[in-house]
Amino acid sequence: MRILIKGGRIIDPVENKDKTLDVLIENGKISALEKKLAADGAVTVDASGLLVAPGLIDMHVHLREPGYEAKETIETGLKAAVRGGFTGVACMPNTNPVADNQTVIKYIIDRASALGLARVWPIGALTRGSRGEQLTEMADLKNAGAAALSDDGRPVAGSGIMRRAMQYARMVGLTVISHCEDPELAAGGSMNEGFISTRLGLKGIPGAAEEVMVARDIILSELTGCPLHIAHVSTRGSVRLVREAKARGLKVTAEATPHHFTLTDAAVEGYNTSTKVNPPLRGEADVAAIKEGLADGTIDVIATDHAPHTMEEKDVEYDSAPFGLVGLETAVGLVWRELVRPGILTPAEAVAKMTVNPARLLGIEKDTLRPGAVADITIIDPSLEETVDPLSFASKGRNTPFAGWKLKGLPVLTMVGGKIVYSHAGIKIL
Ligand SMILES: NC(=O)N[C@@H](CC(=O)O)C(=O)O
Ligand SMILES: [Zn+2]
Ligand SMILES: [Zn+2]
Repeated sequence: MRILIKGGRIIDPVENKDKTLDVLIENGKISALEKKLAADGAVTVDASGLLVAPGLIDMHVHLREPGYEAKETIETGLKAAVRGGFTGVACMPNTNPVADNQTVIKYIIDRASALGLARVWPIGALTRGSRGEQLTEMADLKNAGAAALSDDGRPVAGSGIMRRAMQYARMVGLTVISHCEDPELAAGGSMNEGFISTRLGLKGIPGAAEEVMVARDIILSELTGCPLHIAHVSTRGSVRLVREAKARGLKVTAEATPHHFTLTDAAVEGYNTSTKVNPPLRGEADVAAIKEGLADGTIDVIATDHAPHTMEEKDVEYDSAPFGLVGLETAVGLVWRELVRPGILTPAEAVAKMTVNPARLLGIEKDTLRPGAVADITIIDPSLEETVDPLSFASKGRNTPFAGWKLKGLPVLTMVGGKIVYSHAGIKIL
Protein backbone atom coordinates (compact mmCIF):
# COMPACT_ATOMS: atom_id res chain seq x y z
CA MET A 1 0.00 0.00 0.00
CA ARG A 2 1.50 3.32 -1.14
CA ILE A 3 -0.02 6.69 -0.34
CA LEU A 4 1.10 9.99 -1.82
CA ILE A 5 0.13 13.21 -0.05
CA LYS A 6 0.48 15.91 -2.70
CA GLY A 7 1.00 19.63 -2.44
CA GLY A 8 0.52 20.11 1.31
CA ARG A 9 2.31 22.57 3.55
CA ILE A 10 4.58 20.37 5.67
CA ILE A 11 4.82 21.47 9.30
CA ASP A 12 7.51 19.54 11.15
CA PRO A 13 8.64 21.25 14.36
CA VAL A 14 11.37 18.64 14.96
CA GLU A 15 13.04 19.21 11.59
CA ASN A 16 12.16 22.92 11.77
CA LYS A 17 10.36 22.57 8.47
CA ASP A 18 7.51 24.67 7.09
CA LYS A 19 7.27 24.34 3.31
CA THR A 20 5.28 22.79 0.49
CA LEU A 21 6.39 19.22 -0.24
CA ASP A 22 4.92 15.88 -1.28
CA VAL A 23 5.04 12.94 1.14
CA LEU A 24 5.23 9.32 0.02
CA ILE A 25 4.18 6.60 2.45
CA GLU A 26 5.17 2.98 1.85
CA ASN A 27 4.86 -0.01 4.17
CA GLY A 28 3.65 2.14 7.04
CA LYS A 29 6.61 4.49 6.90
CA ILE A 30 7.46 7.80 5.30
CA SER A 31 9.69 6.87 2.37
CA ALA A 32 10.20 10.23 0.69
CA LEU A 33 9.61 13.91 1.32
CA GLU A 34 10.33 15.99 -1.75
CA LYS A 35 9.04 18.51 -4.25
CA LYS A 36 6.86 17.02 -6.98
CA LEU A 37 7.05 13.32 -6.21
CA ALA A 38 5.57 10.92 -8.72
CA ALA A 39 4.31 7.51 -7.61
CA ASP A 40 2.47 5.39 -10.15
CA GLY A 41 -0.44 3.48 -8.76
CA ALA A 42 -0.29 5.12 -5.33
CA VAL A 43 -3.42 6.31 -3.58
CA THR A 44 -3.18 10.10 -3.86
CA VAL A 45 -4.39 12.62 -1.33
CA ASP A 46 -4.77 16.16 -2.66
CA ALA A 47 -3.41 18.30 0.17
CA SER A 48 -3.14 21.64 -1.62
CA GLY A 49 -4.11 24.39 0.81
CA LEU A 50 -3.82 21.95 3.72
CA LEU A 51 -1.31 21.54 6.55
CA VAL A 52 0.46 18.19 6.89
CA ALA A 53 1.76 17.60 10.42
CA PRO A 54 3.19 14.71 12.40
CA GLY A 55 0.36 12.82 14.12
CA LEU A 56 -1.10 14.80 16.99
CA ILE A 57 -0.81 13.37 20.50
CA ASP A 58 -3.23 14.13 23.33
CA MET A 59 -1.45 13.27 26.54
CA HIS A 60 -4.49 13.72 28.81
CA VAL A 61 -7.56 11.66 27.97
CA HIS A 62 -10.05 9.67 30.05
CA LEU A 63 -11.03 6.57 28.07
CA ARG A 64 -13.16 5.21 30.97
CA GLU A 65 -12.59 1.53 30.17
CA PRO A 66 -12.46 -0.69 32.16
CA GLY A 67 -15.38 0.11 34.42
CA TYR A 68 -17.24 3.13 33.10
CA GLU A 69 -18.23 1.94 29.62
CA ALA A 70 -21.50 3.91 29.74
CA LYS A 71 -19.42 7.11 29.61
CA GLU A 72 -16.91 5.93 26.97
CA THR A 73 -15.13 2.82 25.79
CA ILE A 74 -11.62 2.48 24.43
CA GLU A 75 -13.24 2.06 21.01
CA THR A 76 -15.48 5.15 21.11
CA GLY A 77 -12.71 7.19 22.74
CA LEU A 78 -10.24 6.26 20.01
CA LYS A 79 -12.80 6.93 17.28
CA ALA A 80 -13.22 10.38 18.79
CA ALA A 81 -9.44 10.74 18.90
CA VAL A 82 -8.88 10.02 15.22
CA ARG A 83 -11.84 12.21 14.25
CA GLY A 84 -10.18 14.97 16.26
CA GLY A 85 -6.89 14.50 14.38
CA PHE A 86 -5.08 12.57 17.13
CA THR A 87 -2.95 9.58 16.18
CA GLY A 88 -2.20 8.77 19.81
CA VAL A 89 -3.48 9.46 23.30
CA ALA A 90 -2.26 8.89 26.82
CA CYS A 91 -5.09 7.71 29.05
CA MET A 92 -5.51 8.47 32.72
CA PRO A 93 -5.73 5.68 35.30
CA ASN A 94 -9.02 6.64 37.01
CA THR A 95 -10.86 3.64 35.61
CA ASN A 96 -12.53 0.86 37.63
CA PRO A 97 -10.39 -0.93 38.59
CA VAL A 98 -7.80 1.83 38.70
CA ALA A 99 -4.79 1.30 36.38
CA ASP A 100 -2.55 0.60 39.38
CA ASN A 101 -1.43 -2.89 38.26
CA GLN A 102 -0.03 -4.65 35.20
CA THR A 103 -3.31 -6.36 34.31
CA VAL A 104 -5.21 -3.13 33.68
CA ILE A 105 -2.29 -1.53 31.81
CA LYS A 106 -1.91 -4.59 29.58
CA TYR A 107 -5.67 -4.82 29.00
CA ILE A 108 -5.79 -1.23 27.73
CA ILE A 109 -2.77 -1.74 25.46
CA ASP A 110 -4.15 -5.01 24.01
CA ARG A 111 -7.64 -3.63 23.48
CA ALA A 112 -6.27 -0.51 21.77
CA SER A 113 -3.92 -2.37 19.47
CA ALA A 114 -6.70 -4.79 18.45
CA LEU A 115 -8.78 -1.78 17.36
CA GLY A 116 -6.07 -0.33 15.11
CA LEU A 117 -7.31 3.24 15.48
CA ALA A 118 -5.13 5.65 17.46
CA ARG A 119 -2.18 4.54 19.57
CA VAL A 120 -2.63 4.46 23.34
CA TRP A 121 -0.09 5.03 26.08
CA PRO A 122 -1.63 4.22 29.45
CA ILE A 123 -0.64 6.25 32.47
CA GLY A 124 -0.21 4.18 35.61
CA ALA A 125 -1.46 5.22 39.04
CA LEU A 126 0.98 6.71 41.55
CA THR A 127 -0.78 5.18 44.53
CA ARG A 128 -2.90 2.05 44.95
CA GLY A 129 -6.48 2.76 43.95
CA SER A 130 -5.31 6.40 43.63
CA ARG A 131 -6.18 6.58 47.32
CA GLY A 132 -3.00 8.49 48.17
CA GLU A 133 -1.88 5.97 50.79
CA GLN A 134 0.47 3.29 49.40
CA LEU A 135 2.72 3.50 46.36
CA THR A 136 2.03 1.30 43.34
CA GLU A 137 4.60 -1.15 41.95
CA MET A 138 5.97 1.48 39.58
CA ALA A 139 8.61 -0.72 37.95
CA ASP A 140 5.92 -3.31 37.12
CA LEU A 141 3.71 -0.60 35.66
CA LYS A 142 6.57 0.64 33.51
CA ASN A 143 7.37 -2.90 32.32
CA ALA A 144 3.71 -3.38 31.38
CA GLY A 145 3.88 -0.25 29.24
CA ALA A 146 2.89 2.69 31.45
CA ALA A 147 4.26 5.90 29.90
CA ALA A 148 3.97 8.12 33.00
CA LEU A 149 2.46 8.06 36.48
CA SER A 150 -0.45 10.04 37.89
CA ASP A 151 -3.40 9.88 40.28
CA ASP A 152 -5.33 12.24 37.98
CA GLY A 153 -8.97 12.57 38.89
CA ARG A 154 -7.81 12.86 42.48
CA PRO A 155 -5.17 15.05 44.05
CA VAL A 156 -2.33 13.48 46.02
CA ALA A 157 -3.23 15.13 49.32
CA GLY A 158 -0.27 14.09 51.44
CA SER A 159 3.11 15.71 50.83
CA GLY A 160 4.96 12.73 52.34
CA ILE A 161 3.43 10.18 49.97
CA MET A 162 3.97 12.55 47.03
CA ARG A 163 7.62 12.88 47.99
CA ARG A 164 8.08 9.10 48.08
CA ALA A 165 6.11 8.69 44.84
CA MET A 166 8.49 11.12 43.14
CA GLN A 167 11.54 9.35 44.55
CA TYR A 168 10.40 6.02 43.09
CA ALA A 169 9.14 7.49 39.83
CA ARG A 170 12.53 9.08 39.34
CA MET A 171 14.23 5.73 39.96
CA VAL A 172 12.11 3.95 37.35
CA GLY A 173 12.46 6.87 34.94
CA LEU A 174 8.84 8.01 34.61
CA THR A 175 7.43 11.53 34.77
CA VAL A 176 4.90 12.30 37.50
CA ILE A 177 1.80 14.08 36.20
CA SER A 178 0.10 16.02 38.97
CA HIS A 179 -3.54 17.00 39.29
CA CYS A 180 -2.88 19.97 41.57
CA GLU A 181 -5.76 20.54 43.95
CA ASP A 182 -5.76 21.07 47.70
CA PRO A 183 -8.77 19.01 48.82
CA GLU A 184 -9.56 21.25 51.78
CA LEU A 185 -9.42 24.48 49.81
CA ALA A 186 -11.51 22.98 46.99
CA ALA A 187 -14.00 21.10 49.20
CA GLY A 188 -17.61 21.38 48.13
CA GLY A 189 -16.96 23.85 45.33
CA SER A 190 -18.34 23.45 41.84
CA MET A 191 -16.98 26.48 39.96
CA ASN A 192 -14.34 29.21 40.16
CA GLU A 193 -14.55 31.27 43.35
CA GLY A 194 -15.30 34.87 42.46
CA PHE A 195 -17.91 37.43 41.57
CA ILE A 196 -19.83 35.06 39.30
CA SER A 197 -19.97 32.18 41.79
CA THR A 198 -21.38 34.60 44.35
CA ARG A 199 -24.01 35.84 41.92
CA LEU A 200 -24.96 32.32 40.85
CA GLY A 201 -25.08 31.09 44.43
CA LEU A 202 -22.59 28.29 43.75
CA LYS A 203 -19.78 27.38 46.12
CA GLY A 204 -16.45 28.41 44.67
CA ILE A 205 -13.04 26.80 44.28
CA PRO A 206 -10.30 29.41 44.71
CA GLY A 207 -7.33 29.54 42.36
CA ALA A 208 -5.23 29.04 45.48
CA ALA A 209 -6.51 25.44 45.73
CA GLU A 210 -4.48 24.72 42.59
CA GLU A 211 -1.56 27.05 43.24
CA VAL A 212 -0.58 25.75 46.68
CA MET A 213 -0.24 22.27 45.18
CA VAL A 214 1.66 23.50 42.12
CA ALA A 215 4.09 25.18 44.51
CA ARG A 216 4.34 22.08 46.69
CA ASP A 217 4.95 19.74 43.78
CA ILE A 218 7.60 22.01 42.29
CA ILE A 219 9.36 22.02 45.65
CA LEU A 220 9.11 18.20 45.83
CA SER A 221 10.35 17.85 42.27
CA GLU A 222 13.38 19.92 43.20
CA LEU A 223 13.90 17.83 46.35
CA THR A 224 13.68 14.49 44.56
CA GLY A 225 14.97 15.34 41.09
CA CYS A 226 11.85 13.77 39.60
CA PRO A 227 10.48 15.24 36.35
CA LEU A 228 7.11 16.84 37.13
CA HIS A 229 4.33 17.65 34.67
CA ILE A 230 1.48 19.87 35.86
CA ALA A 231 -1.85 18.78 34.38
CA HIS A 232 -4.54 21.24 33.24
CA VAL A 233 -3.04 24.53 34.48
CA SER A 234 -5.91 26.95 35.04
CA THR A 235 -4.66 30.03 36.91
CA ARG A 236 -2.35 32.96 36.44
CA GLY A 237 -0.55 32.04 39.66
CA SER A 238 0.15 28.51 38.42
CA VAL A 239 1.59 29.85 35.17
CA ARG A 240 3.86 32.15 37.18
CA LEU A 241 5.04 29.30 39.44
CA VAL A 242 5.87 27.08 36.45
CA ARG A 243 7.66 29.96 34.73
CA GLU A 244 9.79 30.57 37.83
CA ALA A 245 10.54 26.85 38.21
CA LYS A 246 11.73 26.65 34.61
CA ALA A 247 13.86 29.76 35.03
CA ARG A 248 15.55 27.97 37.94
CA GLY A 249 16.29 25.04 35.66
CA LEU A 250 13.93 22.53 37.29
CA LYS A 251 12.50 19.57 35.38
CA VAL A 252 8.98 21.00 35.38
CA THR A 253 6.58 21.03 32.42
CA ALA A 254 2.93 21.96 32.10
CA GLU A 255 -0.13 21.56 29.92
CA ALA A 256 -3.20 23.68 29.26
CA THR A 257 -6.56 22.57 27.89
CA PRO A 258 -8.54 24.26 25.11
CA HIS A 259 -11.41 25.00 27.51
CA HIS A 260 -9.10 26.80 29.92
CA PHE A 261 -7.65 29.05 27.21
CA THR A 262 -11.04 29.66 25.57
CA LEU A 263 -13.68 30.10 28.27
CA THR A 264 -14.03 32.03 31.52
CA ASP A 265 -16.34 31.34 34.44
CA ALA A 266 -18.88 33.60 32.71
CA ALA A 267 -19.74 30.46 30.68
CA VAL A 268 -21.27 28.97 33.85
CA GLU A 269 -24.13 31.49 33.75
CA GLY A 270 -27.15 29.52 32.63
CA TYR A 271 -25.92 26.57 34.73
CA ASN A 272 -24.99 24.38 31.75
CA THR A 273 -23.37 21.40 33.50
CA SER A 274 -21.07 20.91 30.49
CA THR A 275 -19.17 23.92 31.86
CA LYS A 276 -18.52 22.08 35.12
CA VAL A 277 -14.95 20.88 35.04
CA ASN A 278 -12.04 20.39 37.38
CA PRO A 279 -10.09 22.63 37.64
CA PRO A 280 -12.93 25.07 36.97
CA LEU A 281 -13.12 27.68 34.23
CA ARG A 282 -11.41 30.77 35.67
CA GLY A 283 -11.34 34.53 35.17
CA GLU A 284 -10.19 36.70 32.27
CA ALA A 285 -6.76 37.38 33.80
CA ASP A 286 -6.21 33.64 34.11
CA VAL A 287 -7.14 32.97 30.48
CA ALA A 288 -4.80 35.76 29.38
CA ALA A 289 -1.99 34.31 31.51
CA ILE A 290 -2.45 30.85 30.01
CA LYS A 291 -2.20 32.30 26.51
CA GLU A 292 0.94 34.18 27.54
CA GLY A 293 2.35 30.99 29.04
CA LEU A 294 1.65 29.11 25.83
CA ALA A 295 3.29 31.85 23.77
CA ASP A 296 6.46 32.17 25.88
CA GLY A 297 6.97 28.40 26.26
CA THR A 298 6.05 28.16 29.96
CA ILE A 299 3.24 25.81 28.94
CA ASP A 300 4.74 23.05 26.83
CA VAL A 301 1.70 21.00 25.92
CA ILE A 302 -1.89 21.39 24.77
CA ALA A 303 -3.96 18.45 26.05
CA THR A 304 -7.72 18.08 26.16
CA ASP A 305 -8.48 16.35 29.50
CA HIS A 306 -11.27 14.67 27.50
CA ALA A 307 -13.65 13.60 30.31
CA PRO A 308 -16.88 12.05 29.02
CA HIS A 309 -19.92 11.56 31.26
CA THR A 310 -23.41 10.30 30.38
CA MET A 311 -26.32 12.67 29.72
CA GLU A 312 -28.09 11.21 32.79
CA GLU A 313 -25.14 12.00 35.03
CA LYS A 314 -24.87 15.57 33.74
CA ASP A 315 -28.65 16.21 33.65
CA VAL A 316 -28.85 17.21 37.34
CA GLU A 317 -28.41 20.35 39.46
CA TYR A 318 -25.11 22.10 38.76
CA ASP A 319 -23.63 21.36 42.16
CA SER A 320 -24.35 17.62 41.94
CA ALA A 321 -23.08 17.07 38.38
CA PRO A 322 -19.75 15.28 37.90
CA PHE A 323 -16.75 17.37 36.79
CA GLY A 324 -15.52 16.96 33.24
CA LEU A 325 -16.11 17.81 29.60
CA VAL A 326 -15.22 16.19 26.29
CA GLY A 327 -12.46 17.69 24.20
CA LEU A 328 -11.05 15.36 21.56
CA GLU A 329 -13.31 16.45 18.71
CA THR A 330 -13.10 20.21 19.28
CA ALA A 331 -9.42 20.62 20.23
CA VAL A 332 -7.85 21.49 16.88
CA GLY A 333 -10.66 23.92 16.01
CA LEU A 334 -10.22 25.72 19.33
CA VAL A 335 -6.43 25.84 18.97
CA TRP A 336 -6.88 27.49 15.57
CA ARG A 337 -9.57 29.87 16.82
CA GLU A 338 -7.87 31.00 20.03
CA LEU A 339 -4.14 30.63 19.35
CA VAL A 340 -3.18 30.26 15.70
CA ARG A 341 -5.49 32.72 13.93
CA PRO A 342 -4.90 35.50 16.50
CA GLY A 343 -1.13 34.95 16.06
CA ILE A 344 -0.42 33.79 19.62
CA LEU A 345 1.22 30.63 18.23
CA THR A 346 2.48 29.87 14.74
CA PRO A 347 1.07 26.67 13.23
CA ALA A 348 4.45 25.02 13.91
CA GLU A 349 4.41 26.13 17.56
CA ALA A 350 0.86 24.86 18.02
CA VAL A 351 1.77 21.55 16.36
CA ALA A 352 4.86 21.21 18.60
CA LYS A 353 2.65 21.46 21.69
CA MET A 354 0.55 18.59 20.34
CA THR A 355 3.33 16.37 18.96
CA VAL A 356 6.99 16.48 19.93
CA ASN A 357 6.53 18.10 23.33
CA PRO A 358 4.12 15.51 24.74
CA ALA A 359 6.02 12.75 22.92
CA ARG A 360 9.28 13.64 24.68
CA LEU A 361 7.54 13.75 28.05
CA LEU A 362 6.08 10.31 27.53
CA GLY A 363 9.28 8.87 26.06
CA ILE A 364 7.75 8.31 22.62
CA GLU A 365 9.87 8.59 19.48
CA LYS A 366 7.31 9.13 16.70
CA ASP A 367 7.09 12.86 16.29
CA THR A 368 8.48 13.79 12.88
CA LEU A 369 7.85 13.53 9.14
CA ARG A 370 11.45 12.66 8.31
CA PRO A 371 11.92 9.79 5.81
CA GLY A 372 12.17 6.51 7.70
CA ALA A 373 9.74 7.67 10.41
CA VAL A 374 6.55 5.74 11.14
CA ALA A 375 3.74 7.34 9.11
CA ASP A 376 1.59 8.87 11.85
CA ILE A 377 0.23 11.97 10.12
CA THR A 378 -2.49 14.55 10.71
CA ILE A 379 -3.78 16.78 7.92
CA ILE A 380 -5.50 20.03 8.93
CA ASP A 381 -7.62 22.27 6.71
CA PRO A 382 -7.12 25.79 8.08
CA SER A 383 -10.10 27.13 6.13
CA LEU A 384 -12.66 24.39 6.79
CA GLU A 385 -15.46 25.70 9.00
CA GLU A 386 -18.07 23.60 10.79
CA THR A 387 -20.58 23.98 13.58
CA VAL A 388 -19.96 21.82 16.66
CA ASP A 389 -22.75 19.24 16.87
CA PRO A 390 -22.38 16.97 19.90
CA LEU A 391 -24.79 14.45 18.35
CA SER A 392 -22.26 13.89 15.55
CA PHE A 393 -19.43 13.09 17.98
CA ALA A 394 -17.81 9.68 17.80
CA SER A 395 -17.36 9.95 21.57
CA LYS A 396 -20.20 8.72 23.75
CA GLY A 397 -19.81 11.95 25.70
CA ARG A 398 -21.98 14.86 24.60
CA ASN A 399 -20.84 17.08 27.45
CA THR A 400 -19.26 19.95 25.55
CA PRO A 401 -19.68 23.65 26.32
CA PHE A 402 -18.98 24.38 22.64
CA ALA A 403 -22.19 23.02 21.09
CA GLY A 404 -23.31 25.33 18.27
CA TRP A 405 -19.92 27.09 18.04
CA LYS A 406 -18.55 27.61 14.54
CA LEU A 407 -14.96 26.37 14.43
CA LYS A 408 -12.58 27.00 11.54
CA GLY A 409 -9.35 25.06 11.12
CA LEU A 410 -10.19 21.39 11.43
CA PRO A 411 -8.54 17.99 11.02
CA VAL A 412 -9.46 16.33 7.74
CA LEU A 413 -7.29 13.21 7.65
CA THR A 414 -5.66 11.05 10.31
CA MET A 415 -3.13 8.36 9.42
CA VAL A 416 -1.69 5.85 11.87
CA GLY A 417 1.19 3.64 10.77
CA GLY A 418 0.47 4.38 7.11
CA LYS A 419 -3.24 3.52 7.42
CA ILE A 420 -5.92 6.17 6.94
CA VAL A 421 -8.05 5.81 10.09
CA TYR A 422 -10.16 8.92 9.54
CA SER A 423 -10.88 11.14 6.57
CA HIS A 424 -13.32 14.01 6.27
CA ALA A 425 -15.94 13.69 3.52
CA GLY A 426 -14.52 16.78 1.83
CA ILE A 427 -10.96 15.56 1.30
CA LYS A 428 -9.96 14.36 -2.17
CA ILE A 429 -8.50 10.84 -2.18
CA LEU A 430 -7.88 9.31 -5.61
N1 LIG B 1 -11.26 17.07 34.63
C1 LIG B 1 -12.38 16.68 35.15
O1 LIG B 1 -13.22 17.53 35.46
N2 LIG B 1 -12.67 15.39 35.35
C2 LIG B 1 -11.80 14.28 35.14
C3 LIG B 1 -10.80 14.12 36.23
C4 LIG B 1 -9.60 15.03 36.16
O2 LIG B 1 -9.05 15.33 35.09
O3 LIG B 1 -9.10 15.45 37.21
C5 LIG B 1 -12.64 13.01 35.03
O4 LIG B 1 -12.09 11.91 35.09
O5 LIG B 1 -13.86 13.13 34.83
ZN1 LIG C 1 -7.20 16.19 36.77
ZN1 LIG D 1 -8.03 14.41 33.73
